[in-house]
Amino acid sequence: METHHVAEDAPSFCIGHHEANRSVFVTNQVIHKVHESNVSFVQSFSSGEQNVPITTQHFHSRVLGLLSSYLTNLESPTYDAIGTMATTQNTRPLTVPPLSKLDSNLTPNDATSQLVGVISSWIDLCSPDPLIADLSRQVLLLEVAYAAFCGIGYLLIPAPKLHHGSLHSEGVVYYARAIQDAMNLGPYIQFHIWLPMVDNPELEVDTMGDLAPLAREDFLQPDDGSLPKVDLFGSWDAWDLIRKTCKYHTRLFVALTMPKQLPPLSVQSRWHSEPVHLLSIDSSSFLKNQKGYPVLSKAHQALIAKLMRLRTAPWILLCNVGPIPGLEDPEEAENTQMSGSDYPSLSQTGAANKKYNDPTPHLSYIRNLQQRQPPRTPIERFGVGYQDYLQAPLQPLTVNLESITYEVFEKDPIKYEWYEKAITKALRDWAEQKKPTSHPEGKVILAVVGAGRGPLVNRALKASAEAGVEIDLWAVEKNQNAFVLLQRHNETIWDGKVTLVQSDMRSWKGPQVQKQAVVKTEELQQNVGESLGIENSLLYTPIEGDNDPGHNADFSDFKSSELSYTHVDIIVSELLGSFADNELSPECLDGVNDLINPVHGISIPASYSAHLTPISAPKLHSDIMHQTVSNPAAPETPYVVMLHAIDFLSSTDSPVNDATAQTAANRSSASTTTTAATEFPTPFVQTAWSFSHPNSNIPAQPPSRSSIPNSHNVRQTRLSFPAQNRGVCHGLAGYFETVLYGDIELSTNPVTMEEKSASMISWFPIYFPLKTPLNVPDNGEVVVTMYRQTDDRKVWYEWMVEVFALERTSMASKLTTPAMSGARLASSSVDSLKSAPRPGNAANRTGFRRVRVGLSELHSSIKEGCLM
Ligand SMILES: C[S@@+](CC[C@H](N)C(=O)[O-])C[C@H]1O[C@@H](n2cnc3c(N)ncnc32)[C@H](O)[C@@H]1O
Repeated sequence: METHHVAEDAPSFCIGHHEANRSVFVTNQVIHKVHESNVSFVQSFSSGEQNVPITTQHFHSRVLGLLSSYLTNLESPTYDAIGTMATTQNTRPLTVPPLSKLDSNLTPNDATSQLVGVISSWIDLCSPDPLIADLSRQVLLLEVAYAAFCGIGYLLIPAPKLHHGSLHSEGVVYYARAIQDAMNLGPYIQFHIWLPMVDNPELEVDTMGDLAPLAREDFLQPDDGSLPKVDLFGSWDAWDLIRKTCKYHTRLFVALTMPKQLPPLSVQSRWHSEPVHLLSIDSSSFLKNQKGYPVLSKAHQALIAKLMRLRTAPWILLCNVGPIPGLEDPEEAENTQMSGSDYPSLSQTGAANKKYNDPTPHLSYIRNLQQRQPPRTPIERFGVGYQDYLQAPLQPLTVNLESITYEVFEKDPIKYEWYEKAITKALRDWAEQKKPTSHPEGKVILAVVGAGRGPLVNRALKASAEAGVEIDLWAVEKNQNAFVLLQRHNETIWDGKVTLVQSDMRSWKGPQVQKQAVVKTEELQQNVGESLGIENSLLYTPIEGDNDPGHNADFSDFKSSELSYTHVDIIVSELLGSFADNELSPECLDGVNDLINPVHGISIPASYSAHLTPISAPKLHSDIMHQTVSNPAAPETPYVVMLHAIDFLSSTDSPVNDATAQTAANRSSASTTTTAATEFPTPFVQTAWSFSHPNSNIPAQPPSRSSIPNSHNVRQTRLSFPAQNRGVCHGLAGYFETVLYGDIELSTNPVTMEEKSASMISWFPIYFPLKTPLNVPDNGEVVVTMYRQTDDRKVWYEWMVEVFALERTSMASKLTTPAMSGARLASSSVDSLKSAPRPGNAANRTGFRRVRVGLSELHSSIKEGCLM
């Protein structure tokens, strides 16, 4: 495979060539010519006079002849006395003899591994006639076995035939069963099911020599006269059945055909979540620009751009775009060629047309498209290699993080900026509102709790300078290794201005100030009638090694009685996980709650919330299934993962049959692009729960206990998600939002992240898997029940998913599609939260009855719970 020069960090394209009527054998020389032509791989083709294997026209004729003489001597199938046609008489097998020399042109050579073999398209594995289905299965297995013997690495298998008279999709299961057998026969082959994006019966035409029309009438159902319709998710449905039958096999992929008219974005986004490893584009899918050059529409370009950014970008297969120069006619090889970068822009086209005679304009266009791919964004660059890669969440409370982990956080271009803004604003407000402080000299006491290597300490110092408000800065960190760096920074960067405390924040007793001064300040405070809330009873003598109060806090100068504890005015922390509270921010901040100035004290962040939505994530499901073999807890573990090849099952956009979306999605490259043409549907993400700090509702510690019980941090939620289109729920995607201060917020929620904290990279989403995926019907409803649980020693999550179908009753015809009414709500604002659909809403609507069609088990991450 070769790659071509592309803009730095832009995805590179691997392009192949498929010619239905190629008339040469694929040899080493042919492969060489192909590479000279800027093409990365070619395909063998199985039909046509001299085409390259897997099998030849001779084989095809032999099978047809065999079938024909067999059928001539066969009695019409009949029902037996019990009323079945599945009898020995009716299903007497016809055996295809092994391949002979004339049946295949494929010979193993050095070129074989670079070929993509194509299985005969004239077979019909889905035929309702068991004779045809079995004959097709035998042909498939003979071809796969020979391809495997020759060392072919990739096979393309024509799509299952979905329409047989009035029967629709009935035989896909036979097809799936045969693929399973084939995969066992070719253990080193990657199998690609060559599928259209939608099920369009008009495009499923039989050609001369196909086995499908030879199915015996007796096995077909009488035509009911109804016209078959386009089913937007019909092709995906067939794929879902095939890959499920093959147990999400890691060698089973999709080869997707891009039609001239792209389907709605909801269908495109579904395919984007599937393992599309080949993208075939027929010459008929190209438009012509004003100068007659083949080009793709904006919508096609947008879809290609998205697919090319997947962890495994698909290869592009150009179909029927004319021969490769020199391949069919060696003299053509001398013709002038244009490289991808020479491909003309619209304005250059006229001149170029005269100057060049481009023998491969489609290929040149695709190479040009490759050149025009935008470079990867900072997030994409940061996430290279992490897309759809499952990671166990961090446990910074129980495990000391490594320096490299902090270094990764610190690369975030947004998070620290936003914290600095929030601290600056809070300090300015404090000064403007003339709020009294907890410090004897009127400084604002600010503590960074969980300071790590100190980036928020830096920002707090900058914010103080920016706001012109003096602070007394404390930094608390329990990681003894990170603490060494804090000490070093205090000496070399912070000029000893920070008082460092090496302690778990939950056992920290608070900042200390000189008592002498306290008295003065108390007097000062009395003038404005405010209390500092300093308790003299908390006077403290520091124990050596207990903490590091910084070099300008030299206790030897004071008697212990001269220092006294005071409150923190602003407590700054960053203890958030991908699902907000999963790294135990609530429990840690509860531990410092009493240290916060009870009148004016604030916490940055002020609050945070967990958000979720059901998703289809076949790759993640497959990975977890394979991990389960060695780790039974794998399907009950929440994972941190940069979600990419996923599809949101519940979205806030229009239904798939929205004609406007479809028109916009198929604009030619000459038209202006619209959001609808390039963006996938917006997910419907809902809020599970929230936490805020300081928390005035923490129960008092019972005298019999050494710590407060944690039951106030338990949460539960039950959320209903309307699902517009059928699909499979593999699990839940989780996000968070946090209000740092005022209107300064961070978000990983895909609905609000652009507006609140675009380009933030510190957090990937969280994924809660389902052990067994659940099928969701069209206009269905997914209901999620989730808990945050605790036993006072650890915290874990429990989740369960139910799927409902909405069944029409007699009243229903007068009503609109029920699921859509809820789907238009956004999730971020409090207002939308109040009006978000509650479970049962759709069911309660007159005219519809909710029928439960799927139920997951109750999953629990207790074994992987976070220790408090
Ligand atoms: C996610 S890191 C953030 C570090 C740093 N503030 C930053 O933004 O880069 C959380 C830090 O909090 C510390 N931490 C977690 N729980 C703590 C606790 N109970 N007491 C003190 N430090 C804690 C961890 O060791 C870690 O350094």
